[in-house]
Amino acid sequence: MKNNLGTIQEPAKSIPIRTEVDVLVVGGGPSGITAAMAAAEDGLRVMLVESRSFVGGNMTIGLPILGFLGQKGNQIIKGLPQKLIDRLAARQAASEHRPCPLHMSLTLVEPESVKTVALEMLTESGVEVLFYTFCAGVVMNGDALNGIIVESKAGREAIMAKVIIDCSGDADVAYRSGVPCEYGNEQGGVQPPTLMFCLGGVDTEQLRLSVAKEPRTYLTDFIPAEYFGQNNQFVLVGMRNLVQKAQADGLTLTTERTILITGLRKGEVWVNMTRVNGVNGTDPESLTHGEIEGRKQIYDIQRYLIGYVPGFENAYFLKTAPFLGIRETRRINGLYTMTREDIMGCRHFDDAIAVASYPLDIHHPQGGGCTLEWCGDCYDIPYRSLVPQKIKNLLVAGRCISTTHEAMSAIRVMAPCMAMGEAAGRAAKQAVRKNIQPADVDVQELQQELLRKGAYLRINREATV
Ligand SMILES: Cc1cc2nc3c(=O)[nH]c(=O)nc-3n(C[C@H](O)[C@H](O)[C@H](O)COP(=O)(O)OP(=O)(O)OC[C@H]3O[C@@H](n4cnc5c(N)ncnc54)[C@H](O)[C@@H]3O)c2cc1C
Repeated sequence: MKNNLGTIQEPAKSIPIRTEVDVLVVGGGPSGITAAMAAAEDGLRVMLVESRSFVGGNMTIGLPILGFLGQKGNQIIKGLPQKLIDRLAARQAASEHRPCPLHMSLTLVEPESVKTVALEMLTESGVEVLFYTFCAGVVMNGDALNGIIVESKAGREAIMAKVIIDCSGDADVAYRSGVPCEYGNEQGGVQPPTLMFCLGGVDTEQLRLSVAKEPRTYLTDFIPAEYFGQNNQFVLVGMRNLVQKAQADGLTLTTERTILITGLRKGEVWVNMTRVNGVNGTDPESLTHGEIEGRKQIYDIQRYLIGYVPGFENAYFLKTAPFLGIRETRRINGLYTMTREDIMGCRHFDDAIAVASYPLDIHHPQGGGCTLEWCGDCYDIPYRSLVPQKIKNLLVAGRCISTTHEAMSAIRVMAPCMAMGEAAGRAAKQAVRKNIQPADVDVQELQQELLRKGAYLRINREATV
Protein backbone atom coordinates (compact mmCIF):
# COMPACT_ATOMS: atom_id res chain seq x y z
CA MET A 1 0.00 0.00 0.00
CA LYS A 2 1.46 3.34 -1.01
CA ASN A 3 -1.32 5.48 0.53
CA ASN A 4 -3.29 5.72 3.73
CA LEU A 5 -6.68 5.12 2.21
CA GLY A 6 -7.22 1.93 4.21
CA THR A 7 -9.08 -1.14 2.94
CA ILE A 8 -12.62 -2.16 2.14
CA GLN A 9 -14.34 -5.49 2.71
CA GLU A 10 -15.16 -7.22 -0.59
CA PRO A 11 -18.43 -9.08 -0.02
CA ALA A 12 -18.13 -12.85 -0.36
CA LYS A 13 -20.09 -14.22 -3.32
CA SER A 14 -20.52 -17.41 -5.32
CA ILE A 15 -18.68 -17.47 -8.63
CA PRO A 16 -19.20 -19.91 -11.51
CA ILE A 17 -16.79 -22.75 -12.24
CA ARG A 18 -15.79 -22.26 -15.87
CA THR A 19 -14.24 -25.70 -16.29
CA GLU A 20 -12.38 -28.58 -14.64
CA VAL A 21 -9.17 -29.94 -16.13
CA ASP A 22 -6.42 -32.39 -15.27
CA VAL A 23 -3.52 -29.97 -15.73
CA LEU A 24 -3.80 -26.19 -15.76
CA VAL A 25 -0.92 -24.08 -17.03
CA VAL A 26 -0.91 -20.39 -16.08
CA GLY A 27 1.05 -18.26 -18.55
CA GLY A 28 1.81 -18.97 -22.20
CA GLY A 29 5.44 -17.82 -22.46
CA PRO A 30 8.37 -20.08 -23.39
CA SER A 31 7.89 -22.31 -20.34
CA GLY A 32 4.09 -22.40 -20.49
CA ILE A 33 3.94 -23.41 -24.15
CA THR A 34 6.10 -26.50 -23.68
CA ALA A 35 4.56 -27.33 -20.29
CA ALA A 36 1.08 -27.46 -21.79
CA MET A 37 2.14 -29.40 -24.90
CA ALA A 38 4.01 -32.00 -22.83
CA ALA A 39 1.17 -32.44 -20.34
CA ALA A 40 -1.37 -32.93 -23.13
CA GLU A 41 0.69 -35.38 -25.13
CA ASP A 42 -1.26 -38.50 -24.31
CA GLY A 43 -4.76 -37.43 -23.72
CA LEU A 44 -5.06 -35.58 -20.43
CA ARG A 45 -7.33 -32.56 -20.35
CA VAL A 46 -5.01 -29.57 -20.31
CA MET A 47 -5.84 -25.87 -20.29
CA LEU A 48 -3.48 -22.93 -20.77
CA VAL A 49 -4.65 -19.59 -19.37
CA GLU A 50 -2.97 -16.49 -20.80
CA SER A 51 -3.72 -12.89 -19.91
CA ARG A 52 -2.72 -11.51 -23.31
CA SER A 53 -4.24 -12.26 -26.72
CA PHE A 54 -1.32 -14.40 -27.88
CA VAL A 55 1.15 -16.98 -26.64
CA GLY A 56 4.92 -16.54 -26.67
CA GLY A 57 5.57 -14.23 -23.71
CA ASN A 58 9.02 -12.70 -24.11
CA MET A 59 9.54 -14.72 -27.29
CA THR A 60 7.41 -12.04 -28.97
CA ILE A 61 9.37 -8.93 -27.93
CA GLY A 62 12.18 -9.15 -30.47
CA LEU A 63 14.73 -11.17 -28.51
CA PRO A 64 16.89 -13.97 -29.87
CA ILE A 65 16.42 -17.28 -28.07
CA LEU A 66 19.58 -17.93 -26.08
CA GLY A 67 20.74 -21.18 -24.57
CA PHE A 68 20.31 -23.90 -27.20
CA LEU A 69 24.09 -24.44 -27.42
CA GLY A 70 26.45 -24.88 -24.49
CA GLN A 71 29.79 -23.21 -23.84
CA LYS A 72 31.52 -26.09 -25.60
CA GLY A 73 29.38 -25.63 -28.69
CA ASN A 74 27.21 -28.75 -28.28
CA GLN A 75 23.43 -28.60 -28.39
CA ILE A 76 22.06 -28.97 -24.87
CA ILE A 77 18.39 -28.09 -25.34
CA LYS A 78 16.46 -30.45 -27.60
CA GLY A 79 13.01 -32.09 -27.28
CA LEU A 80 9.91 -29.89 -27.59
CA PRO A 81 11.86 -26.58 -27.69
CA GLN A 82 13.68 -27.86 -30.79
CA LYS A 83 10.37 -28.98 -32.32
CA LEU A 84 9.08 -25.40 -32.02
CA ILE A 85 12.22 -24.07 -33.71
CA ASP A 86 11.94 -26.69 -36.49
CA ARG A 87 8.37 -25.65 -37.16
CA LEU A 88 9.35 -21.97 -37.23
CA ALA A 89 12.34 -22.68 -39.46
CA ALA A 90 10.11 -24.49 -41.95
CA ARG A 91 8.40 -21.10 -42.42
CA GLN A 92 11.66 -19.14 -42.55
CA ALA A 93 10.74 -17.77 -39.12
CA ALA A 94 13.76 -19.10 -37.18
CA SER A 95 17.48 -19.19 -37.85
CA GLU A 96 19.72 -22.11 -37.03
CA HIS A 97 21.44 -22.04 -33.62
CA ARG A 98 24.26 -19.65 -34.43
CA PRO A 99 27.35 -19.84 -32.19
CA CYS A 100 28.14 -16.59 -30.37
CA PRO A 101 31.27 -16.00 -28.26
CA LEU A 102 29.31 -13.97 -25.69
CA HIS A 103 25.93 -15.68 -25.55
CA MET A 104 27.07 -19.19 -26.56
CA SER A 105 24.35 -19.29 -29.19
CA LEU A 106 21.54 -17.25 -30.57
CA THR A 107 18.49 -18.47 -32.41
CA LEU A 108 16.67 -15.65 -34.16
CA VAL A 109 12.89 -15.95 -34.34
CA GLU A 110 10.24 -13.85 -36.00
CA PRO A 111 7.90 -12.69 -33.20
CA GLU A 112 4.62 -12.74 -35.15
CA SER A 113 5.31 -16.27 -36.38
CA VAL A 114 6.03 -17.39 -32.83
CA LYS A 115 2.51 -16.36 -31.86
CA THR A 116 0.98 -18.29 -34.79
CA VAL A 117 3.14 -21.40 -34.78
CA ALA A 118 3.15 -21.94 -31.01
CA LEU A 119 -0.64 -21.56 -30.96
CA GLU A 120 -0.98 -24.08 -33.80
CA MET A 121 1.19 -26.57 -31.95
CA LEU A 122 -0.79 -26.10 -28.74
CA THR A 123 -4.16 -26.62 -30.37
CA GLU A 124 -2.85 -29.62 -32.34
CA SER A 125 -1.72 -31.12 -29.02
CA GLY A 126 -5.27 -30.78 -27.74
CA VAL A 127 -4.50 -27.99 -25.28
CA GLU A 128 -7.49 -25.73 -24.58
CA VAL A 129 -6.10 -22.21 -24.78
CA LEU A 130 -7.95 -19.43 -22.95
CA PHE A 131 -6.78 -15.91 -23.82
CA TYR A 132 -7.75 -12.59 -22.23
CA THR A 133 -7.92 -14.34 -18.87
CA PHE A 134 -5.84 -13.29 -15.88
CA CYS A 135 -5.16 -15.54 -12.91
CA ALA A 136 -6.16 -13.31 -10.00
CA GLY A 137 -6.44 -15.75 -7.11
CA VAL A 138 -6.41 -19.33 -5.93
CA VAL A 139 -8.91 -21.84 -4.57
CA MET A 140 -7.21 -23.47 -1.61
CA ASN A 141 -7.92 -26.73 0.12
CA GLY A 142 -5.56 -26.84 3.08
CA ASP A 143 -2.06 -27.09 1.64
CA ALA A 144 -3.32 -28.02 -1.83
CA LEU A 145 -4.91 -26.04 -4.65
CA ASN A 146 -8.34 -26.97 -5.95
CA GLY A 147 -7.97 -24.44 -8.73
CA ILE A 148 -7.51 -20.79 -9.55
CA ILE A 149 -9.72 -17.72 -9.76
CA VAL A 150 -9.61 -15.87 -13.04
CA GLU A 151 -10.78 -12.41 -14.11
CA SER A 152 -11.94 -11.66 -17.62
CA LYS A 153 -14.69 -9.85 -19.51
CA ALA A 154 -16.89 -12.68 -18.21
CA GLY A 155 -16.21 -11.54 -14.65
CA ARG A 156 -14.73 -13.62 -11.88
CA GLU A 157 -14.73 -17.40 -12.39
CA ALA A 158 -12.95 -20.48 -11.09
CA ILE A 159 -11.02 -23.09 -13.05
CA MET A 160 -10.49 -26.33 -11.17
CA ALA A 161 -7.48 -28.58 -11.77
CA LYS A 162 -5.71 -31.60 -10.35
CA VAL A 163 -2.22 -30.18 -10.93
CA ILE A 164 -1.32 -26.56 -11.71
CA ILE A 165 1.88 -25.37 -13.40
CA ASP A 166 2.78 -21.76 -12.69
CA CYS A 167 4.51 -20.37 -15.80
CA SER A 168 3.57 -16.74 -15.14
CA GLY A 169 7.19 -15.61 -14.85
CA ASP A 170 6.17 -13.77 -11.67
CA ALA A 171 5.17 -16.85 -9.63
CA ASP A 172 1.65 -15.41 -9.43
CA VAL A 173 -0.04 -18.70 -8.50
CA ALA A 174 2.66 -19.76 -6.08
CA TYR A 175 2.72 -16.37 -4.35
CA ARG A 176 -1.05 -16.20 -4.00
CA SER A 177 -1.24 -19.70 -2.61
CA GLY A 178 1.29 -18.95 0.13
CA VAL A 179 4.52 -20.39 -1.27
CA PRO A 180 7.36 -18.38 0.28
CA CYS A 181 8.93 -16.20 -2.43
CA GLU A 182 12.03 -14.03 -2.76
CA TYR A 183 12.27 -10.75 -4.63
CA GLY A 184 15.51 -9.40 -6.12
CA ASN A 185 18.94 -9.27 -4.51
CA GLU A 186 19.76 -8.75 -0.82
CA GLN A 187 18.78 -5.09 -1.09
CA GLY A 188 15.56 -5.98 -2.94
CA GLY A 189 16.97 -4.68 -6.24
CA VAL A 190 15.88 -6.41 -9.44
CA GLN A 191 17.34 -6.37 -12.94
CA PRO A 192 15.75 -3.46 -14.82
CA PRO A 193 13.14 -3.93 -17.52
CA THR A 194 13.54 -2.92 -21.17
CA LEU A 195 11.02 -1.77 -23.75
CA MET A 196 12.40 -3.34 -26.92
CA PHE A 197 11.90 -1.57 -30.24
CA CYS A 198 12.59 -2.30 -33.87
CA LEU A 199 14.11 -0.11 -36.59
CA GLY A 200 13.86 -0.74 -40.33
CA GLY A 201 16.09 0.44 -43.15
CA VAL A 202 19.31 -0.52 -41.38
CA ASP A 203 22.27 -1.49 -43.54
CA THR A 204 23.37 -4.41 -41.38
CA GLU A 205 26.12 -5.29 -43.86
CA GLN A 206 27.69 -1.88 -43.39
CA LEU A 207 27.28 -2.24 -39.63
CA ARG A 208 29.04 -5.58 -39.34
CA LEU A 209 31.77 -4.81 -41.88
CA SER A 210 32.53 -1.50 -40.14
CA VAL A 211 33.03 -3.38 -36.87
CA ALA A 212 35.18 -6.01 -38.60
CA LYS A 213 37.34 -3.44 -40.43
CA GLU A 214 37.60 -0.75 -37.76
CA PRO A 215 37.63 -2.61 -34.43
CA ARG A 216 39.35 0.29 -32.65
CA THR A 217 36.58 2.69 -33.57
CA TYR A 218 33.74 0.23 -33.03
CA LEU A 219 34.77 -1.58 -29.85
CA THR A 220 32.58 -4.55 -28.97
CA ASP A 221 32.29 -6.42 -25.65
CA PHE A 222 33.59 -10.01 -25.60
CA ILE A 223 32.74 -10.71 -29.25
CA PRO A 224 35.88 -10.39 -31.40
CA ALA A 225 35.67 -8.08 -34.43
CA GLU A 226 36.36 -11.00 -36.83
CA TYR A 227 33.07 -12.58 -35.77
CA PHE A 228 31.22 -9.72 -37.43
CA GLY A 229 33.25 -10.23 -40.62
CA GLN A 230 31.95 -13.81 -40.80
CA ASN A 231 28.34 -13.54 -39.57
CA ASN A 232 25.47 -11.63 -41.11
CA GLN A 233 23.04 -12.37 -38.28
CA PHE A 234 24.30 -11.37 -34.87
CA VAL A 235 23.89 -9.70 -31.53
CA LEU A 236 26.18 -6.72 -31.16
CA VAL A 237 27.08 -5.62 -27.62
CA GLY A 238 29.45 -2.74 -26.88
CA MET A 239 30.44 0.51 -28.61
CA ARG A 240 30.67 2.01 -25.12
CA ASN A 241 32.90 4.77 -26.48
CA LEU A 242 30.17 5.88 -28.91
CA VAL A 243 27.54 5.83 -26.15
CA GLN A 244 29.82 8.03 -24.02
CA LYS A 245 30.41 10.41 -26.92
CA ALA A 246 26.67 10.72 -27.57
CA GLN A 247 26.05 11.30 -23.84
CA ALA A 248 28.74 14.01 -23.83
CA ASP A 249 26.96 15.55 -26.81
CA GLY A 250 23.79 15.79 -24.75
CA LEU A 251 21.78 12.65 -25.58
CA THR A 252 20.09 10.83 -22.71
CA LEU A 253 21.15 7.18 -22.82
CA THR A 254 20.53 5.07 -19.74
CA THR A 255 22.71 2.10 -20.65
CA GLU A 256 26.48 1.94 -20.97
CA ARG A 257 26.34 -0.40 -23.94
CA THR A 258 24.88 -0.55 -27.42
CA ILE A 259 22.86 -3.78 -27.75
CA LEU A 260 21.52 -4.62 -31.21
CA ILE A 261 19.96 -7.77 -32.59
CA THR A 262 19.56 -8.33 -36.31
CA GLY A 263 16.03 -9.36 -37.26
CA LEU A 264 15.24 -12.14 -39.69
CA ARG A 265 13.85 -9.63 -42.20
CA LYS A 266 16.35 -7.62 -44.24
CA GLY A 267 17.13 -4.23 -42.76
CA GLU A 268 15.41 -4.89 -39.42
CA VAL A 269 17.25 -4.44 -36.14
CA TRP A 270 15.83 -4.89 -32.64
CA VAL A 271 17.25 -2.51 -30.06
CA ASN A 272 17.72 -3.59 -26.43
CA MET A 273 18.80 -0.27 -24.93
CA THR A 274 16.02 1.27 -22.88
CA ARG A 275 16.46 0.68 -19.13
CA VAL A 276 14.17 1.74 -16.32
CA ASN A 277 15.70 1.03 -12.95
CA GLY A 278 13.54 0.33 -9.93
CA VAL A 279 10.45 -1.01 -11.71
CA ASN A 280 8.46 -3.61 -9.79
CA GLY A 281 6.93 -5.91 -12.41
CA THR A 282 4.22 -7.01 -9.97
CA ASP A 283 2.81 -3.51 -9.41
CA PRO A 284 0.68 -1.81 -12.10
CA GLU A 285 1.71 1.72 -11.16
CA SER A 286 5.37 0.82 -11.33
CA LEU A 287 4.83 -1.04 -14.62
CA THR A 288 3.07 2.00 -16.04
CA HIS A 289 6.01 4.17 -15.01
CA GLY A 290 8.28 1.67 -16.80
CA GLU A 291 6.24 1.87 -20.00
CA ILE A 292 6.17 5.70 -19.94
CA GLU A 293 9.87 6.04 -19.15
CA GLY A 294 10.94 3.30 -21.60
CA ARG A 295 8.97 4.90 -24.42
CA LYS A 296 10.47 8.29 -23.56
CA GLN A 297 14.00 6.89 -23.90
CA ILE A 298 13.49 5.60 -27.44
CA TYR A 299 13.79 8.97 -29.16
CA ASP A 300 17.35 9.69 -28.00
CA ILE A 301 18.45 6.09 -28.56
CA GLN A 302 17.22 6.35 -32.12
CA ARG A 303 19.09 9.67 -32.56
CA TYR A 304 22.19 8.01 -31.15
CA LEU A 305 22.02 5.07 -33.53
CA ILE A 306 21.35 7.21 -36.60
CA GLY A 307 23.97 9.78 -35.68
CA TYR A 308 26.85 7.63 -34.38
CA VAL A 309 26.52 3.99 -35.47
CA PRO A 310 27.40 2.89 -39.04
CA GLY A 311 24.58 1.43 -41.11
CA PHE A 312 21.80 3.38 -39.34
CA GLU A 313 21.96 6.51 -41.53
CA ASN A 314 18.63 5.71 -43.24
CA ALA A 315 17.00 3.84 -40.37
CA TYR A 316 13.39 4.52 -39.45
CA PHE A 317 11.19 3.55 -36.52
CA LEU A 318 9.05 0.44 -37.11
CA LYS A 319 7.47 -0.67 -33.84
CA THR A 320 7.85 -1.19 -30.12
CA ALA A 321 7.48 -4.62 -28.54
CA PRO A 322 3.92 -5.42 -27.36
CA PHE A 323 4.90 -4.91 -23.70
CA LEU A 324 7.71 -3.90 -21.37
CA GLY A 325 10.16 -6.81 -20.97
CA ILE A 326 10.48 -7.75 -17.30
CA ARG A 327 13.74 -9.48 -16.43
CA GLU A 328 13.12 -10.30 -12.80
CA THR A 329 10.41 -10.31 -10.13
CA ARG A 330 9.59 -13.08 -7.64
CA ARG A 331 11.34 -16.41 -7.30
CA ILE A 332 9.80 -19.27 -5.35
CA ASN A 333 11.39 -21.10 -2.48
CA GLY A 334 11.41 -24.67 -3.67
CA LEU A 335 12.71 -27.99 -2.41
CA TYR A 336 16.15 -26.94 -3.71
CA THR A 337 17.44 -23.43 -4.41
CA MET A 338 19.99 -23.16 -7.20
CA THR A 339 22.97 -20.95 -6.37
CA ARG A 340 25.81 -19.16 -8.06
CA GLU A 341 28.09 -22.02 -6.93
CA ASP A 342 25.92 -24.58 -8.75
CA ILE A 343 26.26 -22.56 -11.95
CA MET A 344 29.96 -21.73 -11.69
CA GLY A 345 30.76 -25.29 -10.50
CA CYS A 346 29.00 -26.85 -13.53
CA ARG A 347 27.05 -28.90 -11.00
CA HIS A 348 25.45 -32.26 -11.77
CA PHE A 349 22.23 -33.22 -9.97
CA ASP A 350 20.73 -36.72 -9.68
CA ASP A 351 17.33 -35.17 -10.34
CA ALA A 352 18.43 -33.14 -13.38
CA ILE A 353 15.57 -32.33 -15.73
CA ALA A 354 17.40 -29.91 -18.02
CA VAL A 355 20.91 -28.82 -18.86
CA ALA A 356 21.86 -25.18 -19.26
CA SER A 357 25.02 -23.26 -19.95
CA TYR A 358 24.15 -19.59 -20.20
CA PRO A 359 26.47 -17.45 -18.05
CA LEU A 360 25.56 -15.41 -15.00
CA ASP A 361 24.30 -12.23 -16.68
CA ILE A 362 23.15 -9.54 -14.27
CA HIS A 363 21.96 -6.19 -15.58
CA HIS A 364 22.68 -4.11 -12.50
CA PRO A 365 19.60 -2.95 -10.58
CA GLN A 366 21.27 0.48 -10.34
CA GLY A 367 23.23 2.30 -13.05
CA GLY A 368 23.47 1.02 -16.60
CA GLY A 369 26.10 -1.70 -16.19
CA CYS A 370 26.08 -5.49 -16.48
CA THR A 371 28.18 -8.35 -15.09
CA LEU A 372 28.84 -11.56 -17.00
CA GLU A 373 30.57 -14.74 -15.74
CA TRP A 374 31.00 -18.00 -17.61
CA CYS A 375 31.51 -21.42 -16.01
CA GLY A 376 33.23 -23.00 -19.01
CA ASP A 377 30.69 -25.79 -19.56
CA CYS A 378 27.14 -26.76 -18.53
CA TYR A 379 25.16 -27.12 -15.31
CA ASP A 380 22.03 -29.12 -14.50
CA ILE A 381 18.66 -27.75 -13.42
CA PRO A 382 17.27 -30.04 -10.69
CA TYR A 383 13.62 -31.10 -10.57
CA ARG A 384 13.40 -30.00 -6.91
CA SER A 385 13.84 -26.35 -7.97
CA LEU A 386 10.52 -26.63 -9.83
CA VAL A 387 8.70 -28.03 -6.79
CA PRO A 388 7.58 -25.28 -4.40
CA GLN A 389 7.60 -25.53 -0.64
CA LYS A 390 4.28 -25.79 1.20
CA ILE A 391 1.79 -26.33 -1.62
CA LYS A 392 1.27 -29.88 -2.80
CA ASN A 393 -0.16 -30.00 -6.32
CA LEU A 394 1.79 -27.10 -7.82
CA LEU A 395 4.82 -26.96 -10.10
CA VAL A 396 6.67 -23.88 -11.29
CA ALA A 397 8.64 -23.50 -14.53
CA GLY A 398 10.47 -20.61 -16.21
CA ARG A 399 12.36 -17.70 -14.75
CA CYS A 400 10.71 -17.81 -11.30
CA ILE A 401 11.85 -21.29 -10.20
CA SER A 402 13.78 -21.67 -6.95
CA THR A 403 17.14 -19.92 -7.40
CA THR A 404 19.11 -17.12 -5.86
CA HIS A 405 19.12 -13.71 -7.58
CA GLU A 406 22.48 -14.57 -9.16
CA ALA A 407 21.56 -18.08 -10.36
CA MET A 408 18.34 -16.70 -11.82
CA SER A 409 20.38 -14.42 -14.08
CA ALA A 410 21.73 -17.55 -15.79
CA ILE A 411 18.76 -19.91 -16.00
CA ARG A 412 16.32 -17.19 -17.16
CA VAL A 413 17.04 -17.35 -20.88
CA MET A 414 14.38 -18.82 -23.10
CA ALA A 415 15.79 -22.19 -24.22
CA PRO A 416 16.23 -23.48 -20.63
CA CYS A 417 12.83 -22.01 -19.71
CA MET A 418 11.29 -24.10 -22.50
CA ALA A 419 13.17 -27.20 -21.29
CA MET A 420 11.92 -26.64 -17.73
CA GLY A 421 8.39 -26.27 -19.10
CA GLU A 422 8.64 -29.59 -20.90
CA ALA A 423 9.87 -31.32 -17.74
CA ALA A 424 7.13 -29.74 -15.60
CA GLY A 425 4.47 -30.80 -18.11
CA ARG A 426 5.69 -34.40 -18.14
CA ALA A 427 5.95 -34.43 -14.34
CA ALA A 428 2.38 -33.10 -14.01
CA LYS A 429 1.18 -35.80 -16.39
CA GLN A 430 2.81 -38.50 -14.26
CA ALA A 431 1.34 -37.00 -11.08
CA VAL A 432 -2.21 -37.03 -12.53
CA ARG A 433 -1.88 -40.54 -14.02
CA LYS A 434 -0.62 -42.02 -10.73
CA ASN A 435 -2.73 -39.79 -8.50
CA ILE A 436 0.37 -38.59 -6.62
CA GLN A 437 1.81 -35.19 -5.76
CA PRO A 438 4.52 -33.54 -7.92
CA ALA A 439 7.01 -33.92 -5.03
CA ASP A 440 6.48 -37.70 -5.20
CA VAL A 441 7.02 -38.02 -8.95
CA ASP A 442 9.47 -40.78 -9.87
CA VAL A 443 12.26 -38.58 -11.22
CA GLN A 444 14.10 -41.46 -12.91
CA GLU A 445 10.93 -42.28 -14.81
CA LEU A 446 10.58 -38.60 -15.71
CA GLN A 447 14.17 -38.50 -16.95
CA GLN A 448 13.55 -41.63 -19.01
CA GLU A 449 10.52 -40.05 -20.61
CA LEU A 450 12.41 -36.83 -21.32
CA LEU A 451 15.21 -38.76 -23.00
CA ARG A 452 12.77 -40.93 -24.94
CA LYS A 453 11.05 -37.81 -26.23
CA GLY A 454 14.32 -36.32 -27.42
CA ALA A 455 15.37 -34.04 -24.54
CA TYR A 456 19.04 -33.74 -23.61
CA LEU A 457 20.32 -34.70 -20.15
CA ARG A 458 23.87 -35.42 -18.94
CA ILE A 459 22.91 -38.60 -17.12
CA ASN A 460 24.28 -41.97 -18.17
CA ARG A 461 21.03 -43.88 -17.87
CA GLU A 462 19.96 -45.29 -21.21
CA ALA A 463 16.56 -44.27 -22.43
CA THR A 464 14.25 -47.27 -22.65
CA VAL A 465 12.68 -46.90 -26.04
C1 LIG B 1 14.55 -7.11 -21.94
C2 LIG B 1 14.84 -8.57 -21.82
C3 LIG B 1 15.86 -9.10 -22.57
C4 LIG B 1 16.09 -10.46 -22.53
N1 LIG B 1 16.98 -11.00 -23.40
C5 LIG B 1 16.93 -12.32 -23.64
C6 LIG B 1 17.53 -12.86 -24.79
O1 LIG B 1 18.13 -12.16 -25.59
N2 LIG B 1 17.38 -14.20 -25.01
C7 LIG B 1 16.75 -15.01 -24.12
O2 LIG B 1 16.68 -16.23 -24.38
N3 LIG B 1 16.17 -14.54 -23.02
C8 LIG B 1 16.22 -13.20 -22.77
N4 LIG B 1 15.57 -12.67 -21.70
C9 LIG B 1 14.99 -13.56 -20.66
C10 LIG B 1 13.73 -14.28 -21.10
O3 LIG B 1 13.02 -13.54 -22.07
C11 LIG B 1 12.76 -14.56 -19.93
O4 LIG B 1 13.45 -14.86 -18.75
C12 LIG B 1 11.86 -15.75 -20.32
O5 LIG B 1 11.02 -15.34 -21.38
C13 LIG B 1 11.02 -16.23 -19.16
O6 LIG B 1 10.10 -17.18 -19.65
P1 LIG B 1 8.81 -17.54 -18.80
O7 LIG B 1 8.06 -18.56 -19.54
O8 LIG B 1 9.23 -17.82 -17.41
O9 LIG B 1 8.00 -16.16 -18.70
P2 LIG B 1 7.47 -15.08 -19.75
O10 LIG B 1 8.21 -15.12 -21.03
O11 LIG B 1 7.48 -13.80 -18.99
O12 LIG B 1 5.98 -15.53 -20.01
C14 LIG B 1 5.00 -15.44 -19.00
C15 LIG B 1 3.62 -15.48 -19.64
O13 LIG B 1 2.64 -15.57 -18.62
C16 LIG B 1 1.59 -14.64 -18.83
N5 LIG B 1 1.09 -14.27 -17.51
C17 LIG B 1 1.77 -13.67 -16.51
N6 LIG B 1 1.01 -13.56 -15.42
C18 LIG B 1 -0.19 -14.10 -15.73
C19 LIG B 1 -1.41 -14.27 -14.99
N7 LIG B 1 -1.51 -13.89 -13.71
N8 LIG B 1 -2.46 -14.85 -15.61
C20 LIG B 1 -2.36 -15.26 -16.90
N9 LIG B 1 -1.24 -15.12 -17.65
C21 LIG B 1 -0.16 -14.55 -17.05
C22 LIG B 1 2.28 -13.49 -19.55
O14 LIG B 1 1.36 -12.73 -20.31
C23 LIG B 1 3.29 -14.23 -20.43
O15 LIG B 1 2.76 -14.60 -21.68
C24 LIG B 1 15.34 -11.29 -21.65
C25 LIG B 1 14.34 -10.74 -20.85
C26 LIG B 1 14.08 -9.39 -20.94
C27 LIG B 1 12.96 -8.83 -20.14
